[in-house]
Amino acid sequence: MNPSANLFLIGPMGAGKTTLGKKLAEHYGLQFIDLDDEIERRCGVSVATVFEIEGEPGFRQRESKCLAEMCQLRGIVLATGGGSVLLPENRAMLSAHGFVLYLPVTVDQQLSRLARDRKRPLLQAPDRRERLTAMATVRTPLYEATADLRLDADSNQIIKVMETAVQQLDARWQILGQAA
Ligand SMILES: Nc1ncnc2c1ncn2[C@@H]1O[C@H](COP(=O)(O)OP(=O)(O)OP(=O)(O)O)[C@@H](O)[C@H]1O
Ligand SMILES: O=C(O)C1=C[C@@H](O)[C@@H](O)[C@H](O)C1
Ligand SMILES: [Mg+2]
Repeated sequence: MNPSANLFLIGPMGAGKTTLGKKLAEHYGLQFIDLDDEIERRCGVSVATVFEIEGEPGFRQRESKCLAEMCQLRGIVLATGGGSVLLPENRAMLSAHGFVLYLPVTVDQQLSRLARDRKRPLLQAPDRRERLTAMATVRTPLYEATADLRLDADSNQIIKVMETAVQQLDARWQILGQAA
């Protein structure tokens, strides 16, 4: 793999961006970075604490600044946050600096995968299904518009999703001239 290529994973909470991103980085010999972890490292507190203190607008500002810095790097697989596509400037950055892979997920899959999650602030709602559905209505068109490739691998087995991702990336990423 071309060591200067960047792969950006986008998609909703629980889509598997972090899980698959780590595996893809290892497979292609690239560096894995998780945007949420990077924000936490810089702030010295959790994403949830940033939301508590600064609200969602404060978090979005930090997220955008951190994303801009990550876009200056080369040879990375970046698992973005679920809301990273909300700001138009973020969508432009993603498109300009790497190949954007969208991992779709159904609300039912999210509910089951994140059933035990207590740390994602936007999931702390009385009705999680309603919250996730409302988020999907706003965000799905943004994921679709930003993606270079939508990963169609509707499996609950990560190993199968990984196989499909590599097949589809090997076909498409090279055509776009970013892979060796
Ligand atoms: N294809 C899959 N099938 C079954 N479980 C999965 C799959 N992908 C991820 N998971 C599980 O779902 C949970 C959430 O996955 P992960 O943290 O990778 O999602 P994410 O897209 O990074 O979410 P966030 O945007 O909140 O960071 C994890 O427990 C992970 O093991
Ligand atoms: O979907 C979202 O808006 C979020 C997803 C997480 O990755 C974090 O970035 C944060 O919890 C917000
Ligand atoms: Mg993640």
